[in-house]
Amino acid sequence: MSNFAVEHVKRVRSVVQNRMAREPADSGGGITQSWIRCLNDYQLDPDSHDDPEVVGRAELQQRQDSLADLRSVAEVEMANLYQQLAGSGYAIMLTDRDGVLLNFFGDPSFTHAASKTGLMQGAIWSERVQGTNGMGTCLVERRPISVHQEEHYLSRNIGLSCAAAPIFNHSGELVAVLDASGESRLAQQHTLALVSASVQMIENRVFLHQFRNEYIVRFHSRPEFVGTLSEGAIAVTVTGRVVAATRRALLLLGFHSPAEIEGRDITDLFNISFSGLVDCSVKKAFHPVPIFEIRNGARFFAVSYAPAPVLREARQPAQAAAPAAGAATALDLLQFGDPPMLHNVQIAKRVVERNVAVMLLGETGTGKEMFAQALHRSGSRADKPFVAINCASIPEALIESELFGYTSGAFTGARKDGQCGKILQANGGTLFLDEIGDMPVALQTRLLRVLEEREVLPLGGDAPVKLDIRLISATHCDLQARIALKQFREDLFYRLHGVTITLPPLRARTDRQQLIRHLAMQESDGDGNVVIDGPLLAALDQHQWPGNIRQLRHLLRTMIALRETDLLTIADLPPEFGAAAAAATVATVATAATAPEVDLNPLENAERHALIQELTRHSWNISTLARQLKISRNTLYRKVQRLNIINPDKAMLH
Ligand SMILES: Nc1ncnc2c1ncn2[C@@H]1O[C@H](COP(=O)(O)OP(=O)(O)OP(=O)(O)O)[C@@H](O)[C@H]1O
Repeated sequence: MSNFAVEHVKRVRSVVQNRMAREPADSGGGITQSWIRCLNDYQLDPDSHDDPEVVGRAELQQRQDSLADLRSVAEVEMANLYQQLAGSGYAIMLTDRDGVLLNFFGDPSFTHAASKTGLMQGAIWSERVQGTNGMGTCLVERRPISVHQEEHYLSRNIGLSCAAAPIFNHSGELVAVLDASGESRLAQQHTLALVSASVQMIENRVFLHQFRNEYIVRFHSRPEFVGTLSEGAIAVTVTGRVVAATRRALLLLGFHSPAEIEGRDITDLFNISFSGLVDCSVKKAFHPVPIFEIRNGARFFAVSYAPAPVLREARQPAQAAAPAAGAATALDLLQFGDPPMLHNVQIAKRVVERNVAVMLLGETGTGKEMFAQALHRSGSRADKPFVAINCASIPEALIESELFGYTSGAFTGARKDGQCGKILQANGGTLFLDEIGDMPVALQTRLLRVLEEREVLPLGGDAPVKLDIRLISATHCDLQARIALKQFREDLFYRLHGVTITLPPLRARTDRQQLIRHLAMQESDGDGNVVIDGPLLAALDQHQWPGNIRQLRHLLRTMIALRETDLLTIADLPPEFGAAAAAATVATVATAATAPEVDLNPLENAERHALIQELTRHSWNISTLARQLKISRNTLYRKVQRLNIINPDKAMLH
């Protein structure tokens, strides 16, 4: 036995024998109790050199199969975690509830040493077999725990540092453990936080997958946190009865066990009917709506997502409109596991070959045009034209000729040989009408006629041309509100809304980190050498992204172009990013007309509200508004600062 091992064994025995004597240098408590269990209950020899216990191949397979759903979600997160810890010699592992190691994701520098210790698939890492260790002790303690080097019970494990966190299912049962182990001598707090965040992500995603056939209500006390790791999620039947809730949901609502919430009606929890919440969510394009919790009156912001019927049908063997193999790729590349995006892609795949008008909704930069292009490229029209027209950017007087074209001499100034309109340019292919909400009403009437008759008559022409187009339109404005104001034709609205797909804002996407890596890869021309380190990834992940994916892409492009080495870190962020991040958070709150971040009295709040409205009306031009209000620019600036008003555009990094 080496001196190290002799010392270790002595220490274990002495600590256990004098229970209350010196505590070992453990970081989170629980280590002494674990040593006591190992020596007294399991009667383990701290210097045991028995071979690690490993289950047979058939048993491993059966254990893996029984956690198939969880493992498929966990594998993505394990890969993420591994990348976050890359280079620090860690392996990422998943065990089942008995401590059997199901998945192993190893750093090459560590894999060999790891297998000698027994860190390999099939090995049993319960406390009873391996003594005090991250995975086994976590299973007993049912909480995140780190076990650092000499805190291990068996002397053969004292080279290891482990950080492990338990994974619970929605019924509160501990079903697995996620662990990062390595031979690092560094403290484990940071690793433990990363492992715990990954577990939270796994639990949330398993929940969303498991209850994909129910409505999901996602909520938080702050609107910008809906869709993030810290949100609560409740699965609800179509009649508004709670089927299950995440751990975070229980915590946010002050329940202690799933049984306290399951079976309740949503109206027992919040001051809104379920159908009311569903309607509001759709109307507000899935922006969180303010609601109050019944028991304590706490305010939350919530969104309700409808179940994904397509996913249900996708499991049927013969699919009517299965997209071609290559077709799936363009759409599939738009998402990396975010449930609403996955749902969107599934819907899109279903209509690829069907001539159904598609309406894309979503904030600016969420990828509406990209989605339209992917849809086009995925079908049999892929080699035909994709013609995009932005109805907001063409002068009103030109839209008609742009869209419908004209014949020679149709009007003064017309080109001699006439012009083929965009609609006809798209013939055989796809026409993408962006910002359709900005189309003048007269033209809407003409467009409607074209869509109904499926033929176009260019200006000045006498023979209509037969039309065969796939129509995709997009808008970020509330078309229902425009209909109410008679600014949008209701019949056209229904023509365009064959299928409506709502693209989530980037801040609500749960696959942000994968998307960030994907964009970084694209922006470095597929050069896999560019790596984003953990802290930078976390900073980008937590940013509010008012400009959505467009803003993210531009930021990465800049950072990659200016990089000094291939490892991108926080230091590569442009200086304005920090300020912008803070501003964006406040701006989101401000523009949502929710409470400002500073303490204001009701009068000041009213002044703030009025000022935001005026500033928006004047496109945030301080000089113009100051003139209008007959006060100096300085006075206006001071007001803006005192009332904590932030121009949302200033938070964007275009
Ligand atoms: N899923 C995605 N994967 C990779 N890049 C994306 C994705 N979605 C959008 N982008 C990128 O984000 C940027 C903005 O996308 P796009 O123009 O499609 O957004 P949009 O919603 O149509 O914006 P707007 O409403 O302002 O017209 C583009 O650079 C696009 O490449």
